[in-house]
Amino acid sequence: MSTTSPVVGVLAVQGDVGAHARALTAAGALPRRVRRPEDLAGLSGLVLPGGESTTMDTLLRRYDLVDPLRQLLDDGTPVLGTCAGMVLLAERLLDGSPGQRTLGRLDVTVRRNAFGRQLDSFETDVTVTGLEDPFPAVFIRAPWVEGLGPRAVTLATVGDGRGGRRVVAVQQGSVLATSFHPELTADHRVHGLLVDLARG
Ligand SMILES: NC(=O)CC[C@H](N)C(=O)O
Repeated sequence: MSTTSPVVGVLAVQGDVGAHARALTAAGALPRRVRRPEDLAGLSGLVLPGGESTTMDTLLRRYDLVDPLRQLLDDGTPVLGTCAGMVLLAERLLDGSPGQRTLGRLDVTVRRNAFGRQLDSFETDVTVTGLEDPFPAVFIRAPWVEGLGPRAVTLATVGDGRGGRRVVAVQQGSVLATSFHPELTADHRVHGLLVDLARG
């Protein structure tokens, strides 16, 4: 494992960019804001932040980022998608807006805004595979993973308020995705998982 700081991008078309950049710095990376395809050159990892996945879909197309992002994922560059970023990664989407598209590189079925009105936003401790202690997870109009294909594995689940449990963090090779916002707490261990992957 290298001891130098890997350069990790934060997709900066919309959403929580500054908080992710701070979390990446705290986790030992050098963050770089990504707005144009050329900003992706030489990245060791990338964060797709939360925000509004329909708006992000529109902006990615406007900025010609869809194919370069798919290429980066196909090349095996480590990526962390959070909340709307998880939606963007999904191969299959439920409750998307009409015409909404995704990058389609994570073998999961994601349901947008899945927790429902009464649970629009909440915070709870979740046990995440690979982290020793529970992680304080902030959910904001969050999606959940409704189904996983054989290439994806579950990293964390939470109760859905109706007696069931729902998948809220997954991994597929070097791709990580969380329903929650790990950048909104002072705990940077989820970003640390990405930075570890980015170090190779
Ligand atoms: N906090 C978020 O990223 C919300 C995601 C949003 N509900 C969407 O589907 O895009």
